[in-house]
Amino acid sequence: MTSIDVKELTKEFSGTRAVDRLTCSIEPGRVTGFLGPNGAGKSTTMRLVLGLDRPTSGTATVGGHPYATLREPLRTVGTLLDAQAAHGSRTARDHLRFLTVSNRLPARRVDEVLQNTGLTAVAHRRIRTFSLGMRQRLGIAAALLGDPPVLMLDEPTNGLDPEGIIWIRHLLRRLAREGRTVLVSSHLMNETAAFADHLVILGKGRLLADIPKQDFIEQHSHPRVRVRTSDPSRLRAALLAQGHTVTEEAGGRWVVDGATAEQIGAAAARESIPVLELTDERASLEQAYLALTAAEAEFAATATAFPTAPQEA
Ligand SMILES: Nc1ncnc2c1ncn2[C@@H]1O[C@H](COP(=O)(O)OP(=O)(O)OP(=O)(O)O)[C@@H](O)[C@H]1O
Repeated sequence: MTSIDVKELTKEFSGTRAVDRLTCSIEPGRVTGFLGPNGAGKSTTMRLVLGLDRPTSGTATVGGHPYATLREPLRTVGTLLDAQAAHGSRTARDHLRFLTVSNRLPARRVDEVLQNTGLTAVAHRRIRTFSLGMRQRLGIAAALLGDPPVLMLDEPTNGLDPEGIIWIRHLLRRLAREGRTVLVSSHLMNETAAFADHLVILGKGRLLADIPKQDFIEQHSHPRVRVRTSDPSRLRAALLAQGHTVTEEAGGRWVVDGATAEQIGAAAARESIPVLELTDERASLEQAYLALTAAEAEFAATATAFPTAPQEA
């Protein structure tokens, strides 16, 4: 099995420490969401793993070897770093053919990956006519060409339409189920929560969390219950008497902080108070992520990029 191992990895660019003594392992068989606000060091870390930049100190290996020493890198690591990188005057098929020839991969892979990424019908079109979403798909097709055990994708949902986003979620999950190591960077928590099993979170180049997604949700989100009743004054009195903190919302709804639907349902039943609606809610994963990265965000403006509306984690 092929993991990505980063040890005490540091990269400085004239005064900026983009990656700061980062140590983590990206394991096979799961999708790891690589998260952090803009400028946190995600792309730099990926570039260091791929040997595109030299670390100031520390090491990065794939399956125990530095990327630069891999004999057939495309058969080991598939990457999507910059979807604009493909040559615009080539057709999609020619671009992929060129990659198979230069990397000594079987020619049949071209049609397989075109099929896999939904590009068969546009394979003869020049890349310059492609939308950003189609370029992303082509970048993913190229990453899959060598059928590699490791995939590293930088913001792969960039430019994809809702159908494309759902497609990529399924693809990532399938690749992980096949036992591959899948590392996907994003600065969008909602999106990452939809496909990741595990999270590695960076802030200012440093590791803030390396944790299963479910544990992160449980540790960082706060339970609360939304309840609606036809007898609000009695419900409020009953909940206050039991020490709950309640807040009234529009539409006759009440929010009870730090409680579960089971507790509130039981409390209402004991007092024979009719309940019309009862929902468990958790503060969103996104809010937990914001709290974690807020102090570390390089740009204050980043906060505006993360809407804080409640969502399903
Ligand atoms: N070639 C470079 N020269 C100088 N500084 C750089 C270079 N590449 C990255 N940096 C700096 O390193 C820091 C980390 O950047 P990086 O692109 O790795 O972050 P990121 O987490 O990928 O951000 P984003 O989500 O915006 O892509 C930033 O402060 C960035 O300005």
